[in-house]
Amino acid sequence: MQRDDGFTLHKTYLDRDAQTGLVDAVLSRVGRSPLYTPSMPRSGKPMSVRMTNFGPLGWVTDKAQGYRYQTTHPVTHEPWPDMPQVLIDIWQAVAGWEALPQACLVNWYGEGARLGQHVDADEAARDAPVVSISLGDSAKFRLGGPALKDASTSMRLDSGDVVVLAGASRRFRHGVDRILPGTSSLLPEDWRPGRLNLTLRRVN
Ligand SMILES: O=C(O)CCC(=O)C(=O)O
Ligand SMILES: [Fe+2]
Repeated sequence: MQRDDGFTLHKTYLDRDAQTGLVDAVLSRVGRSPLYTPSMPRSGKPMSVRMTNFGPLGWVTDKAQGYRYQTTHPVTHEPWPDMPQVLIDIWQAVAGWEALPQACLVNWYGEGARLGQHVDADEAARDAPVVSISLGDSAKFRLGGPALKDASTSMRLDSGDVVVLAGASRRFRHGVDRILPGTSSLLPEDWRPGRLNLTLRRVN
């Protein structure tokens, strides 16, 4: 589905084998660069989504310093693992943007986790598309417009789907209302129920 505002949903962009290969690449890196619990700026309220990153830069947040990109993991202080090549291949196939992604945010949604409506706005490269890959349990994704008052539409993101926020939609509000536990058998059993989302971004 491609909309004239630059939003594209590529249904089942990755077949089952490609998804399995990507999960292996992701989980081996998560072993070295563990998920941490981010907290909101100022309030310090913990987020329900757990996170890590791959690539030269990673998006992090905490009470003291708020939203930002940095080169190291906030807990281990190690550099982020390299970005799996398959993610760069996906970017080159769907982003329509010559410069390569610099950050892959890994979001882990366990049962009950959600991500409130927001605009991705921490990148100096504000026109470069955002590419987002879903693995594991399905999610209810909500896409609004640029303003709070704009109507929003809910859509289901399934394992293997790839979303591109380009053009005007790059600055649209969006979030994850909930995951649908038990809708996928892709992830290893100790990762179920759950959803992994990989968000590729150009930062500067
Ligand atoms: O998990 C998703 O599908 C969306 C993630 C997202 O919007 C973000 O990380 O900024
Ligand atoms: Fe986002």
